[in-house]
Amino acid sequence: MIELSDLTKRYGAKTAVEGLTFSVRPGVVTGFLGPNGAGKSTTMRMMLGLDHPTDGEVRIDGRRYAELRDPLTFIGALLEARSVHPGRTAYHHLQCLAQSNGIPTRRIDEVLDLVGLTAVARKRPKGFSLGMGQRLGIASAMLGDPRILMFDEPVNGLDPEGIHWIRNLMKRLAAEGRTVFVSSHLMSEMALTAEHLVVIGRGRLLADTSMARFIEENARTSVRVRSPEPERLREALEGAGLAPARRPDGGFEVEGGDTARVGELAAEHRVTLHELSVERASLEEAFMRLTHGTVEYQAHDGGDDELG
Ligand SMILES: Nc1ncnc2c1ncn2[C@@H]1O[C@H](COP(=O)(O)OP(=O)(O)OP(=O)(O)O)[C@@H](O)[C@H]1O
Repeated sequence: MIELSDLTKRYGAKTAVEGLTFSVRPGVVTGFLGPNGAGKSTTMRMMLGLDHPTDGEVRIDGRRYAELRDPLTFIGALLEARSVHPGRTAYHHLQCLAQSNGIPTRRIDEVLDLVGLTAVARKRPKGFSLGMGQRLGIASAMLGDPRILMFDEPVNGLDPEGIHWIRNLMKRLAAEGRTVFVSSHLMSEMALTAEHLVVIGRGRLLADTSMARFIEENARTSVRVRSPEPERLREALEGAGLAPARRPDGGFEVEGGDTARVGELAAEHRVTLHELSVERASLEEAFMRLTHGTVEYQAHDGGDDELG
């Protein structure tokens, strides 16, 4: 468990993180979202003791990072900016980490096997592909077999196979009862990976809720319905106070309706249906709606009246 209380970070006049209070719980993958510059990296760095809070604190399984003996055995992290000594092989890199954290060397072979790098263990990472580099970063994070894992943009630049592998790894780690905290800008990927979400904007907490509830509360879900008798269907729906909108495929989209109500109305009016389904809003849509006012660097599409 990671607990943040009233966490604040100022850089001179700039407040990067302000009064953040939330907990990251074990057993589920928790996604960490926010527009560029929202304060995600700053927050993660403070969680790992790499930056000092101006105010407030972070507790890792009840303790401050500085109080952890052999921190890699409590919390492992894959950060965006990886640093691997250019002269060391993958094995040597892991060996140095293991030695400085009281981790037995047999664990090195285990994590190399886990991430699929056994064959290149004696090679220098500078020749590694992006995906191999990510795997080495994950091996480092897993070395101490920690109960808490943190991943900052883990799938950036990876091919579909690599993305799939990391997604399943994170889910498996959470299913083992570990705490898994992951940031990503890829909404579709996050929707497939995280069960819980923490969203920040301009350094402040905007949401701390389940993925399902976040989408439900921040985006509209509608019903998609199609019939060979569209006009009779339209009348039935409008007669009940619903506002069906025509879709290009000849069907209707009914905002604010639910499938049970639409199905029952069709049955009452003896209208045949060829399709009746829920059109779920996407995480991206929900995220955009929630964070719209907090985006720090916003491009304008030229269609609004800012010059007027
Ligand atoms: N060392 C620093 N000195 C001054 N300002 C900083 C420093 N580090 C971060 N900031 C500012 O703090 C804010 C939060 O930055 P941070 O990198 O944590 O955001 P982020 O959510 O990780 O962004 P992104 O999604 O773009 O990576 C930004 O406005 C940034 O410019």
